[in-house]
Amino acid sequence: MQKLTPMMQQYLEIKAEFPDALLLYRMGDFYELFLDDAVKAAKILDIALTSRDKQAENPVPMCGVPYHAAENYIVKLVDAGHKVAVCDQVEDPRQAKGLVRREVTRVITPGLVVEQQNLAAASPNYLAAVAENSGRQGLAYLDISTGEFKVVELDAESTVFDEILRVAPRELLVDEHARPAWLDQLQRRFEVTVTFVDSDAFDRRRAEKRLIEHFKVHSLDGFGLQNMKAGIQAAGAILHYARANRLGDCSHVRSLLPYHPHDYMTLDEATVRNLEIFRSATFGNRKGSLLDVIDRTKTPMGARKIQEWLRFPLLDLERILARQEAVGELVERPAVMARLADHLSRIQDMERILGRISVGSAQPRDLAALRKSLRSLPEIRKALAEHEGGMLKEISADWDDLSDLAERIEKTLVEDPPAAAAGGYIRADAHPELEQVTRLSRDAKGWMLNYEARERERTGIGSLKVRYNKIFGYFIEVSRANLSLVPDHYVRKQTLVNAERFITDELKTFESQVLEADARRMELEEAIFRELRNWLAGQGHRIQKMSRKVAELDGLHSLAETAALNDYRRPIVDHSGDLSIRESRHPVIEHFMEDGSFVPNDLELNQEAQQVLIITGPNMAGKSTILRQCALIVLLAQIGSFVPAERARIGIVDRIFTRVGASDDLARGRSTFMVEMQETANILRTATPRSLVILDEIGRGTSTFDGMSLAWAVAEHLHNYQGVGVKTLFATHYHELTELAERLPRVKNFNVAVKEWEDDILFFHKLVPGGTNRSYGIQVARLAGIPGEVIDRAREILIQLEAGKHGPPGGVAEALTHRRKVRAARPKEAGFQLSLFRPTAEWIQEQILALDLDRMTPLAALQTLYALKERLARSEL
Ligand SMILES: Nc1ncnc2c1ncn2[C@@H]1O[C@H](COP(=O)(O)OP(=O)(O)OP(=O)(O)O)[C@@H](O)[C@H]1O
Repeated sequence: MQKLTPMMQQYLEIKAEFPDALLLYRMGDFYELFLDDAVKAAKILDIALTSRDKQAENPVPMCGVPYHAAENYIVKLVDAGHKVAVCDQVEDPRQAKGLVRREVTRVITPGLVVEQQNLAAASPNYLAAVAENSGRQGLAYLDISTGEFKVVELDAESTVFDEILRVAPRELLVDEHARPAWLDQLQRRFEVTVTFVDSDAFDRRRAEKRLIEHFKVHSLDGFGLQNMKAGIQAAGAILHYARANRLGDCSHVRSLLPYHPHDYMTLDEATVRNLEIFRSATFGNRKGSLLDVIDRTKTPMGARKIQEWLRFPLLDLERILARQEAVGELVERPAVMARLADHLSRIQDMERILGRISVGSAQPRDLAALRKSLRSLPEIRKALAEHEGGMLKEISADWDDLSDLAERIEKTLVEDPPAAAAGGYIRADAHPELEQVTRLSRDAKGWMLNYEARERERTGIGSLKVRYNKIFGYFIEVSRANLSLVPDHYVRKQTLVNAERFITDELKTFESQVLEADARRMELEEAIFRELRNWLAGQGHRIQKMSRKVAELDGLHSLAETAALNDYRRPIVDHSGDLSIRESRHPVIEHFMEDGSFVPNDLELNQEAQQVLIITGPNMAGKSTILRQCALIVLLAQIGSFVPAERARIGIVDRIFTRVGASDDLARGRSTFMVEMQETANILRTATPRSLVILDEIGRGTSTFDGMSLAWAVAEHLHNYQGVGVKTLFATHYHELTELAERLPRVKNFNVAVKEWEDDILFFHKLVPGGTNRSYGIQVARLAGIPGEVIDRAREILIQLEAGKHGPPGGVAEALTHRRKVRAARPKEAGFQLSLFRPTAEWIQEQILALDLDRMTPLAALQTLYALKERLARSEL
């Protein structure tokens, strides 16, 4: 320690307090990092790693970033999963005796960011914590950027795991002495920073006390937190962590909202993924997802609200109807909708600006954005005045224009403020002294021009310039050619290649006046700004209330706009166990198709007669589409949205389960079939009679007979489930499953219609009653571009297999004989398989007349007509 400079000693002392953070240490205009921190940061930030005291035996690695651009670098470090502690100079270096005092002023962790650059505007940024108490699992989560703070208690580890996946926090706090068994699995599922926290932070009594103090209440009962011991522990740990990381008093965190898992539809991770609610498998991002279709919000608050609604679909009929009603009112008033759209789109992220105001990091531009947003509030109030009832009325009740806030910002801040470091963001007339010093600064320019003109005239040097830079302050620059004309009282300061720089006494006197005025101006501006920010923080509850109203309104508006643009209808939602949809479309796929070319379908499910639908049909017919479309419509209905259907009646569903497609999960050590079976097991264990189960081709990950037997048993189980059964849509290529309809009363067969023609198949995408017994896999493979010889060979093998199955049992020899017989029977010129007979012209005309062109996509209709016409021409030959 002896050899260390006082500065390094100070650094190490501060660093010791934050061993797990990268410490940014302010020195002059830079934040410096030293030692290991420097090595790590230089790599992440791609900046030069240098060293301090290069001559020393062990030079100290260091790197630095300019303080005015620090936020951008902090974003990168936090995004790389690091905690960053910012250590500032807390006294004026000019007044410091000896070493400047420094302190950590804020710590930024992935779950505790409030700066805009770190946050995805449309998503929440949660810091979560889990705790356990007498078998109960508590999960609390806080979005410090908005002040949203929630808590839930669950009774099993597996459900807390699912709830964490639903909430998708950016950072999770875990008691360092109570590491949950599922932690590794969780980290493999999604990107979350896990932070181990001292057990003391989770101590129940201290956690309760901390919450009581923070909310300034006598007890937590008023929040409805009675008996939520584990939940209180988790919430208390979050507050502890926020405080330990110097997040100020967080006055915008005003309440802790408990909820019950049974208040919302359960959506497990597989279902969220399979239904492509937030991201599509095709694009790997939001494009092509349900969210992308229905999120027409204009503000970041609204965008987060829609996401929340999708993550937590409702089970409460009244709340669903309230949202529906508001959506309906807006749909009926397009003019109001247009006005709202206009005013909403001028509103910026008030909620997060308030977050930054409350933790003291809001900048002048934040307040200017707030002012701009506030100007829309009276306009929105006027647009809403036309609404009589429901949620819109609720939103407009006790509406606050916040005009006193707008006015005060207006009077204080210039219209378009520059970045804070530059100064000049406070209106000069906001304060008498400021006006005075600003005039002095402003006059400096005039003085300089004046002085320049005077000196040019006096010296006869026409190109003489008066300039300013940070190192020398004000100086006179004279080009080399004119040096002979420079008067004696000019003092030489610097020699350049083509010029020399001088100062004069007059210039220096002027400079010190200007600098003083500038320093005073900055000081005054900062003080006035801080006062405004603190005053706004004191009005935080009002800003927060209005932000939340705007978020709800924007969410409802978005649903209404989606409904109006895409021709959605209001579904009847009730407590019946029925699901009846007419002329329904897939909300996402219809967007990727030409207008009107998506074929609508009807679907009926109920508890009494038609509970398990076995849906067969060729590949590519549209089975998966119907399944997902049905689930998405239920989901939309339960967030209060209108739905893509002519008519719909939807009995509230408590969970949607899906088992769709085949994907393996090698990273997590699970094969395709294992994933399939685990997801199926989850359904069979946790479905209730009020659930909706979507099964797309289960059993296909293993051998045919094993798969078929499993599929059969699963369908039977769901039909007989708890004596009443579960509503299930089951798409399969195991045609044998259609026999179930003969054995079980509430199983019905449906298929997606196609027409076969010659060797081709035409898709109608229409769901019709009855089963099928063919998959047309080989034809679809040909459409997909499998080479002709492989297709021919596949056909031969198919015949061989069919012969083996239906003809004489046994070996290859018999099968080959059978194939030869089939080949011999085939007319030479005809197509294969489907063309064993030669159709007459009458037969073809009959086919054309039988076509229901209205119900076909234009492409399918054209293809069919074209094929028939060809055929007709040939048969007439
Ligand atoms: N109702 C419809 N209207 C128009 N096109 C549709 C319709 N349904 C499906 N399609 C089109 O058909 C394609 C295939 O649909 P889907 O994947 O649902 O078929 P599938 O029967 O499940 O096939 P497979 O058995 O091969 O999985 C879709 O990508 C879509 O382009």
